[in-house]
Amino acid sequence: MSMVAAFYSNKSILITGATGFLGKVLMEKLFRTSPQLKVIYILIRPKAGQTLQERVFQILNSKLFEKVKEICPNVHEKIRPISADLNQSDLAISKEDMQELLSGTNIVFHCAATVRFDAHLREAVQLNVIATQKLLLMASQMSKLEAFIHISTAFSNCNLKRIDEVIYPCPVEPRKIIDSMEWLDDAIIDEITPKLIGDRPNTYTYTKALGEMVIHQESGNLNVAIIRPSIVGASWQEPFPGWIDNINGPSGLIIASGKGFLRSLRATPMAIADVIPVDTVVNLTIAVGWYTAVHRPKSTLIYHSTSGNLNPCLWHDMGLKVLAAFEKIPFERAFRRPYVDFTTNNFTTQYWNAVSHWAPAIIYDFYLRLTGRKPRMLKLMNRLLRTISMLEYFINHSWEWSTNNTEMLLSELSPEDQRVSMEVRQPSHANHWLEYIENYVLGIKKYLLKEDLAGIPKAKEHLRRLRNIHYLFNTALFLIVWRLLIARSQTARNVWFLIMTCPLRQEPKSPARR
Ligand SMILES: CCCCCCCCCCCCCCCCCCCCCCCCCC(=O)SCCNC(=O)CCNC(=O)[C@H](O)C(C)(C)COP(=O)(O)OP(=O)(O)OC[C@H]1O[C@@H](n2cnc3c(N)ncnc32)[C@H](O)[C@@H]1OP(=O)(O)O
Ligand SMILES: NC(=O)C1=CN([C@@H]2O[C@H](COP(=O)(O)OP(=O)(O)OC[C@H]3O[C@@H](n4cnc5c(N)ncnc54)[C@H](OP(=O)(O)O)[C@@H]3O)[C@@H](O)[C@H]2O)C=CC1
Repeated sequence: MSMVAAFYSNKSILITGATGFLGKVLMEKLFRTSPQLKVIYILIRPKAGQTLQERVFQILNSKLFEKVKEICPNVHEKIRPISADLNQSDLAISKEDMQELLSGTNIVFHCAATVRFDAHLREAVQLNVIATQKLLLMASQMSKLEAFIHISTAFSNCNLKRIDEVIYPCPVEPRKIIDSMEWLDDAIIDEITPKLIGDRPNTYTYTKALGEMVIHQESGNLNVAIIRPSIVGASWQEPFPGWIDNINGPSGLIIASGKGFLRSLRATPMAIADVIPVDTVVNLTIAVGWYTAVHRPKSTLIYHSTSGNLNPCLWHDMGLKVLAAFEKIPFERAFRRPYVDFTTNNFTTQYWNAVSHWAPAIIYDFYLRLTGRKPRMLKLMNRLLRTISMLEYFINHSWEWSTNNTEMLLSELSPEDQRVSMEVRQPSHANHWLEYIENYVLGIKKYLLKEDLAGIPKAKEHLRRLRNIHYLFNTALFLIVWRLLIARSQTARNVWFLIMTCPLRQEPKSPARR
């Protein structure tokens, strides 16, 4: 067992956000590599009519946990779900549970957050700032606590171009924002939100920055570290390549382009696509937990988990790789053939939206109406365009993140731990991006769209049919326009005559004529 894995044996760990994308992969890796850990407490709320137990059962029965169940057959006994709601001011944890958490917890991983870009400021502050503050307070009463690891985002300071592993001051103190949320009504909050977030694109990045500030100001004597991942994508290697289970970040747009809905995207082709595999982030998080508890750094260390600094992949290259992957792994029942153009200004964006998004949607809805069905494509297209407008900021800017602390940590690891951490950094090397993207697309097909791989030949056949329809449509359109032109314009008639007589002029060369 590696040094880091051994550290977690017999530990009691508290994870918030364990039902989320990152939290689940973190929990899986901890159980798989440190099966002797004592217990993982997870703060979890009942949701969508499911009890806590049902939610845990669903996680353990997912494909993600297959390996864990072999290595640690009693894994279900080692998960202790604690009913909690981070939206409530007291976190809604019962007295008994609180007592258990305070007396038993050794390490806290705080992953829970609202990651929605359109969250109302009050909601985002509640989850990303106030809940963090409450958890810190709770942590300060934990008698056996060794480390508190907070997951932030590399975009918390996306208003800067170069971002170091430091906490940047916020113009308005988090405490003032928290206080004002108590007495301001929603209408006033809506009004002041743009002023507060300033040159950040949304409430998410703003409140994640406030959350970091709260950690900085209120962690007292706690042993705290902050991890800032960039755009978290499907797994690179662990527990298997291509694991993904939500549509955040690039995944939703990959689906939309693979299904042929997304045909153009306002993006800066030469901007860096700073995607980082979820298992890379998790390996760093686990190593940071170990380092923070064992080495007890004097100040709060911040670790960037980014890929662009090692070997950047540009959005242009990432886009081409995604398209290449669709050739091998097409999605079923595509609306149109996958093809996406990057546009770079407002005019071309609006033009291609009209031609490639709205027009086909209107025509298809018309067809649905004609065949007695309910139109739905325009609605879907409008939602997609709204989503794109929220993500656009991140595909039109580049950032430079320093990674000194992350590099320092890697050098502190044993050779065995280093090998694990280095291996998962490989997609950052140019020739591995294609392999990563192919597995990502495959993962989306299998785990998100739940499509059967046996259906790939049929999907390819469907795309061939769409290509033929596309050629047929274009030819028909050309002939109609041309016919109309010929009827009205002498120049068009002359050009037509020239084209038609061209082969005749070459006739003397033909054997038949000689
Ligand atoms: C030159 C030629 C080259 C050739 C090129 C060829 C190119 C060819 C290939 C092209 C592909 C290449 C990839 C490029 C990717 C770039 C991505 C950059 C991402 C950057 C992320 C930055 C991460 C920052 C990191 C962090 O730190 S944070 C973690 C990330 N956080 C998020 O990513 C939350 C976002 N989301 C929301 O904020 C909410 O989703 C909300 C959007 C408000 C909607 O909200 P709403 O509409 O109310 O409701 P929903 O229920 O959410 O969704 C309602 C409906 O929208 C849909 N939908 C939700 N989402 C997404 C989504 N993503 N993408 C798509 N659809 C989505 C959902 O399918 C549902 O459709 P339906 O099922 O109803 O039909
Ligand atoms: N995904 C990404 O690209 C990136 C993510 N991050 C950060 O990583 C962390 C994890 O993100 P990710 O896993 O992608 O996000 P998810 O949206 O997948 O997960 C969010 C988690 O928070 C929990 N949560 C939300 N609201 C509450 C609440 N009121 N009470 C209790 N739990 C709640 C969710 O629980 P429930 O299932 O009940 O909703 C879920 O477990 C976040 O801090 C995010 O900021 C940073 C950079 C990029």
